[in-house]
Amino acid sequence: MDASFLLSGAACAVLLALLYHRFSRTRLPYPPGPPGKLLTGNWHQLPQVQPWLAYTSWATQYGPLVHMRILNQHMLILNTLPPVLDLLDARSALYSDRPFSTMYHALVGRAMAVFSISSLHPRFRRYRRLLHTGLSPRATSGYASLIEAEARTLGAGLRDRPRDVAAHVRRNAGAVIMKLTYGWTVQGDEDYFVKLIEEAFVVGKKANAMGAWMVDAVPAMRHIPDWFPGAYFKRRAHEFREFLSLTDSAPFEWAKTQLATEKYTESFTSRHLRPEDGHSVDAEEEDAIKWCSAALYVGGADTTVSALTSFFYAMSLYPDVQKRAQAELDALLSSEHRLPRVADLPYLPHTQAIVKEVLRWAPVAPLGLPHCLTDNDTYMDYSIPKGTVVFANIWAIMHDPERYPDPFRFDPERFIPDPSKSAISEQPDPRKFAFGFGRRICPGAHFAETSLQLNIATILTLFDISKPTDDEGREIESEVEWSTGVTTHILNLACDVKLRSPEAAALLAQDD
Ligand code: HEM
Repeated sequence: MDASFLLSGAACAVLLALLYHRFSRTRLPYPPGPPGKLLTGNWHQLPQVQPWLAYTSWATQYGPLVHMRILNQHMLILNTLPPVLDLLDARSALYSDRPFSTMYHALVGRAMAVFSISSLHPRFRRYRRLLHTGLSPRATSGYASLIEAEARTLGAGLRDRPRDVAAHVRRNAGAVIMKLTYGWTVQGDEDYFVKLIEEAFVVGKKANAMGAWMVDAVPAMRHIPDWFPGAYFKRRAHEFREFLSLTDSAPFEWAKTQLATEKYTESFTSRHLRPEDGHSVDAEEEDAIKWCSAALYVGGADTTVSALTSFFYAMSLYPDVQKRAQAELDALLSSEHRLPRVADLPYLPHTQAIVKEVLRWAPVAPLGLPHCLTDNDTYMDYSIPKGTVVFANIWAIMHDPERYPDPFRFDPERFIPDPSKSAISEQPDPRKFAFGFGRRICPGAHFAETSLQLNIATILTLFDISKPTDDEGREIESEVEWSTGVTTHILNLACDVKLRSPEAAALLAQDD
């Protein structure tokens, strides 16, 4: 058997699947979408760069539901809020699975990972329980001092190397998550575990890249022996599997060793391995804790980096917004000569509104994560078959001018309650959409919000952020570029960050 034989086998399998779909008696049509090719469907039309923008513009042609077919895989994009709420929230029992990839789940062994586990698997509920307990508002309040200490370190970094904003933000996100998850203190920019996990991120992306592996289109190929010509994917799968299982285990084993020495820092891992109710943790529970711990860095690091980077950019564009938030911070803190604390956050409505507006203006995960149907469904006289991969276009929802007038303007005031207006005219809270939907909704939302608010409050207490200037002090206008991926980032952030005053410098110096 050689590679060309495998390819023809693959093409036959796709064709058979297509014929089955075409001639099976589907009572209702699929939702509208761009016309595709016979064999490959809409493969050639999949937008490669910032797909959320293309999907938003397709909505004007095809409506709020856009259907596509990639080989034999149905895909549905939900471009407006009503179908997202009707399907992903209201029918979440049906819409909370994840797409299955033979390469990633079966061959690389990631079927039990939190992000990819099937919603029908008994472990799914266990994971959700562990994550909710470990990241709940109560648990988050237990991490207040960790978030505050890392915000001060971020401030000191910005003071010492103000040009390296992106590096400081990345360091902060990694350090907070590693401490929260394992009690591990990140050491410098070349931290061993952070590097290992970042590499795992890259490997995971390769292994799970949609359409990259023929075995995903023809699952039977998984049974061909490793030594067969064309079975390169199987050898890669072994390498990926080994590396990813090492990266899951290494920091977890370190945390367990610390726990045994009794000299450990409280963390998500330690709290679950030593539960409050004193029950003994069996091997099955320990394995679930390990998978949940491994998910926190994946879920929490890149997302926080994206939001904080967008915050710096927004502040450089909107100095008035910055001044209003600083006035509020000064009124609360300057008489006490201190930096903000987590306990202050409820008294900082402008900081809270900035976080909401960052999540709306520059959605961190513009298409969220793919959901998948566990059974056939019908909606608005359309058929949505079992196994369809469904994306909510969060970017389109956040930029819908009907809900958010002047959507491209960064305007946190839209979330400051106005007593002169009725509650009906209020703009919806973007936190309801930024963190996903249904049974898969982000379990780290509360922690993320707390850490973002505290970081932003600390930064605005200490610094003024403005557009970068040239040697003669003239502002430089620059176009930002956004990355394409599950999370999106500004790739070329440029801004000036300056200490606001000698008092601000003194606040940081207290810790030096
Ligand atoms: C601004 C910050 C964040 C944003 C915007 C965000 C957004 C999201 C989104 C859109 C999803 C997919 C939900 C769905 O499938 O419908 C998700 C899932 C998830 N997030 Fe977050 N997230 C953030 C921070 C965090 C943090 C700090 C953590 C952990 C400490 C975390 C852990 C997770 C986990 C474990 C999942 C997977 C849930 C599952 O598949 O069942 N996230 N997040």
